[in-house]
Amino acid sequence: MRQPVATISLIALGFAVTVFGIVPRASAQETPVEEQIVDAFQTLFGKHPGQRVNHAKGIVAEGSFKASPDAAGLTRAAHFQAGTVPVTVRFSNATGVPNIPDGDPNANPHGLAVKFSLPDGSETDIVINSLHFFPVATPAEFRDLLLAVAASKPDSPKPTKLEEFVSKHPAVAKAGATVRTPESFATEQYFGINAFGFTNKAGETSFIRYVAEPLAGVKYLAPEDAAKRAPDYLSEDLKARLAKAPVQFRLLAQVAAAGDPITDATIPWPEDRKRVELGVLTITAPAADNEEAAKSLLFLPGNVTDGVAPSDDPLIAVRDASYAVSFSRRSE
Ligand code: HEM
Repeated sequence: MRQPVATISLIALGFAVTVFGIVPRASAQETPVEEQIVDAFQTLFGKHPGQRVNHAKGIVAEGSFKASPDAAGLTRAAHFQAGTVPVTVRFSNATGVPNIPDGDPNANPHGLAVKFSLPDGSETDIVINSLHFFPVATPAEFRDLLLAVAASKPDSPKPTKLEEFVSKHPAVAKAGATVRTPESFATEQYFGINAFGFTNKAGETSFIRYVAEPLAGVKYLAPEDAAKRAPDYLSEDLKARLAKAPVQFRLLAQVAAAGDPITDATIPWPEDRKRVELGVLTITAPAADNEEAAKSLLFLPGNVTDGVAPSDDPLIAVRDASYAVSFSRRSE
């Protein structure tokens, strides 16, 4: 059965419907949009000291990335040249609720953040999730969506602020319909959503979006099965898998064709666009101390290296800024 639009849109962003409440403060327009967004997350999910304001629950693991021979044709970035580099990854549930049950529909979309350690001692990140595309195109719209959710309670007069927002932004419901509860973090597909420019040694630039495909295959749970799973089944499953064998993903670059929208994250590129294999991510062991590792890690989509550059998609810079605000608040 189809879910009502409002529910789909909540799931799209992983909003826990039980924690709505506080009306945004009147001076919200005066603060930078990245802070307004972080405030809105905390309004929705409550304040949880030491935790991320979104994707609070997760599991950190270690591994490596082996570049494929085709990657260097697209980009001169160090981690995409022949060879293997160490990585630290973090799988996560959506929402700022640190103990959200993994089978809760609001735990979708799930996240995969990857930090590559480069030969020169620097690091570069990829931060991707299971939504196939984003519900809104601009940071201001994202703020407004969060505020619309915050202002819409079960007993709010109809149409609610959220219903009004969704009726004017059709990508919200469409994006929400792309996520399902995975059988495992290792059987989920993760999408970069925002476009990045890749420049190769010849100076040729193409725009790409990352996709991570699980070697174990894409497998989801029926909603009734998801509801019956143990609250931490995803991290328990990952640890059990890693005790037996590595967990692997193929990292791909979907390459834009001329005319494909680069700056609008609500518009997926056609399925038949060329996909170049960048390499294989091999995850071997959970972090020795998950809490400590998660606390010190800051993954930033704009933390790129030579050969990769953020596109003009306006979400990227505000993502960077809001992740930094969240990091600073969780480090207090
Ligand atoms: C304007 C759009 C967005 C905003 C404002 C936003 C905001 C945030 C914030 C504040 C955090 C917490 C960061 C921290 O404390 O370290 C976060 C985490 C995360 N976000 Fe976003 N986000 C946006 C879009 C996206 C998109 C498009 C994706 C995926 C393609 C994504 C994937 C993730 C993931 C995977 C994490 C967890 C990272 C980790 O494990 O440390 N976000 N987001």
